[in-house]
Amino acid sequence: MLELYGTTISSRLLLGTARYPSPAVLAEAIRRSETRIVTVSLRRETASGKTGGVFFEMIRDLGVRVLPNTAGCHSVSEAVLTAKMAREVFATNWIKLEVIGHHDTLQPDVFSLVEAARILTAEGFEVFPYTTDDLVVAEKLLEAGCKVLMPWCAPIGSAAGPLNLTALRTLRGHFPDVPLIVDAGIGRPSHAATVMELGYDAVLLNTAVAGASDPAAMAGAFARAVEAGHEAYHAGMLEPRDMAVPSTPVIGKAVFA
Ligand SMILES: CC(=O)[C@@H](O)[C@H](O)COP(=O)(O)O
Repeated sequence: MLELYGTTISSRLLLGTARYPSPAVLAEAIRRSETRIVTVSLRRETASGKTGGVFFEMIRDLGVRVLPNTAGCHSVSEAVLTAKMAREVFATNWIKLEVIGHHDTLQPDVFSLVEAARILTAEGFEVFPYTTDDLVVAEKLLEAGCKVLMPWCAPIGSAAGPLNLTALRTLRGHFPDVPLIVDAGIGRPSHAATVMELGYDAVLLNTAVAGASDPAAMAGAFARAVEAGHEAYHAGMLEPRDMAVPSTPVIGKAVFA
């Protein structure tokens, strides 16, 4: 079981809720993913006006936990204000903290991220920081009070999959007891399985499901991939080797009568 800020969660797949063709498709994708946590952007959803209330009701009816996010925020003050509004709207101290620093890559501004994380944890928030795969930044976020880290594996929406397995492995190695969730850039179930095979605790994804031809079916595929990667990690995988090793041991010589 996954434990996040003292809460036990039965699924290791977290799902974004943006860019689905319709609310009905989103609802079916959530069901098929078996996720227990969806992330919701307060700014984007309420910006759509009339549909905001209906959208939030639907999420509530599905019985999943909401992890509000600060998507679209570009400064510490914007992110902190958005987090406080989200706490009011969703009645949760959980916040997925995003402070975007770069227009083209949507790369987090890690300096502002650490500052915002420090402010929010001091105010009682339980912060899930969307960060890069940088080890030193990860250390600063932990010092700031974060108890979960969410490194990207590639830019948001790129579907590029894990671009730097070494960096992800390094984070896992340095923080064996911190829940690590890969957030952003996953494009295929095999990408999700790959990061889970590194020992990651969970993945959060949006575009790969929302943008699929059949989002609900893709959500189901991701659910199985995440579980497969997790089980494989704990089952003890073989290290690749250069030389062949016969898979069928041969004893003596065959005797032909
Ligand atoms: C939905 C969310 O909160 C993001 O962090 C992000 O959009 C996820 O990235 P992908 O869309 O690349 O999966």
